[in-house]
Amino acid sequence: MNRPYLQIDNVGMVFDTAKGSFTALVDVNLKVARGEVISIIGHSGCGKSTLLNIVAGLTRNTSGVLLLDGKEIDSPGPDRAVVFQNHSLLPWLTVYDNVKLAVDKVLSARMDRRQRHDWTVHNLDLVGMSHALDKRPHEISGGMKQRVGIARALAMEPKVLLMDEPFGALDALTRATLQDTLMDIQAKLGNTVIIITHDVDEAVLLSDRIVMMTNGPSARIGEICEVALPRPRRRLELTEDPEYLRARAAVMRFLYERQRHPKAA
Ligand SMILES: Nc1ncnc2c1ncn2[C@@H]1O[C@H](COP(=O)(O)OP(=O)(O)OP(=O)(O)O)[C@@H](O)[C@H]1O
Repeated sequence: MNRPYLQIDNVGMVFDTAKGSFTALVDVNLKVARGEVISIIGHSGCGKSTLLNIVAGLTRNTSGVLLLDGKEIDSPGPDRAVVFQNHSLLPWLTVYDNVKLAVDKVLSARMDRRQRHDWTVHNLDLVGMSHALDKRPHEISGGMKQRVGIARALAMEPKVLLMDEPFGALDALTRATLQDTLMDIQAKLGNTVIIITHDVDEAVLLSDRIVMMTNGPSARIGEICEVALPRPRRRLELTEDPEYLRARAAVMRFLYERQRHPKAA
């Protein structure tokens, strides 16, 4: 890899709790190239969200350094947009205004009113939501709300798109459609994406590399699985692809043999 776009160097996280200090993460090292799609997988409570929040600048790591495009990460910024499992749309604003608000905040210096309007609609179009500009969040489905959340994140033109189980609350069919939408957009725009998932198939389908975390406390990166599948990837064609099956088995073995969850033991 040439100079990594995102570099996570010896990152650790110790929380102060009422019962004393709790070490969530130790020695996390990862280099992410521009345009790479990385998923993070691991058992519940291992520290996936903590790591993502550290990259987002929402949680301050207690040791180590993070660099994005050569600049240290020490606070949240529009260069790192986050999409959460449960949409975080403002209920009193329309679909259009939810995205426009972010566009106005981040791009006012660069775009005039007309351009910001066009950019808002363009990003909603990318996720297939330009037909519902005037709807409010309670009037659209869960999958549509996630689409709007993704449009809002993309519209900020982040250097890294951070996704914390973005499809976790959706039914299987909606989830599959959104995975396809994400892959199409990523192919078009070349986004750098870090996505947390509990779903092995989702991880293999979407990722260039799957980062597998050991169980907490003191979680670290256990293994990294490369997924050498050409893109575009079509889910039906992959079900019997040897590389797909190899990557899937590697992740399953890590999760259910080497890192069998303590509660399941
Ligand atoms: N603010 C905090 N204070 C104390 N402990 C915390 C804090 N945030 C997270 N933790 C602890 O750190 C560990 C990792 O939590 P985290 O939410 O990152 O795990 P996760 O892998 O994302 O879990 P899940 O898959 O269930 O969402 C957990 O033991 C959690 O209780």
